[in-house]
Amino acid sequence: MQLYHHPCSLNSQKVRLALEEKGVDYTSFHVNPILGKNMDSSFFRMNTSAKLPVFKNGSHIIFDTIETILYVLYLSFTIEICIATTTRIVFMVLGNGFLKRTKGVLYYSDSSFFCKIFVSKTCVPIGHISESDTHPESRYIERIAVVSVGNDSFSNQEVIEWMQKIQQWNPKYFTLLHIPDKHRLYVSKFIRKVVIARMAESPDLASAYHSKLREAYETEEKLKNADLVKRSTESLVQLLDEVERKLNDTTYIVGDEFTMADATFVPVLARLVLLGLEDEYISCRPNIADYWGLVQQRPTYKKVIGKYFNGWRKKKTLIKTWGSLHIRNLLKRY
Ligand SMILES: N[C@@H](CCC(=O)N[C@@H](CS)C(=O)NCC(=O)O)C(=O)O
Repeated sequence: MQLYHHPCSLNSQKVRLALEEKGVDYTSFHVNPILGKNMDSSFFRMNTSAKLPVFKNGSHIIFDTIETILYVLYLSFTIEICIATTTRIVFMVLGNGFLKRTKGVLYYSDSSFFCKIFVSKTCVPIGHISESDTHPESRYIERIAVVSVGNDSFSNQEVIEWMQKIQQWNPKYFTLLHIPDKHRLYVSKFIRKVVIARMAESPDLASAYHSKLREAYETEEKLKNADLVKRSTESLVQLLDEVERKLNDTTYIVGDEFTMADATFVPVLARLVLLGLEDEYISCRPNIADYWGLVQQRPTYKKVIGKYFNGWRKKKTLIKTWGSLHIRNLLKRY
């Protein structure tokens, strides 16, 4: 499985948090949208919206953030395995883990356990494995049955409703509005040049590249529309207030366990901090402020976001991207 993403992309952070929380193994490919790497024809041909993230499992490609997270939930579930040894039958109920198929052989793994499960069929839908899927030649696996689908089971409607509610807030205009005009216009101009250069290289993709050019001009126009910008801020405030009220009764958004609703929400808070808006939006909401302190302790947060944006690392990440952008611009390497 491959994930095309970037640490700066808020939607990428959501999907990566989900993958890391669920311990799903994947190959990571960085595609830096600030350098216009999402316009490279190799990526653009697969995804003409050029948006991140893109999740690929064989021929199955998912472009939508929520759909990807639901798919991640589908991949992680609890299985019950009965292993027969020569002396005794060991009965195990394994926690959230991950099933991976390689050439018809199914592997189960989580951080503490790894085993090979032989299956007879070439394609057993993950989540629907039954005893009959055990390979007759398997000497070790006596019985395999799916016990449940994840801890915060993907049928948990409340989690899904929160994910959708959080996803409704589009960070694009809000973020651009908080970047100084000079920097924003510099990046925007650079991206337009990248699109034109890629269009010349791949004329068969010209109409899709044209759409991206149009989108870039429209974005600049929309940023002049005070009403749109105001609405984006209002919907953020509404979302934060709603989460603040919810956290009166629970540690995390849905109950006392970290769920995919949290994986969707944490990057929103990280974005506010990155933009230097912590006091205005987080610190003034006591429940969210505590929650923010708590989620930053999670190893998955540190891996996906903290590693790039905590303290001095934020400067390092931004200088690296900004430096590459300047060099490419100076050398006219679009
Ligand atoms: N359809 C995607 C949209 C994701 C999205 O807007 N991604 C942003 C980054 S967070 C992006 O890639 N922007 C680059 C561009 O529009 O060219 C979803 O809802 O999951």
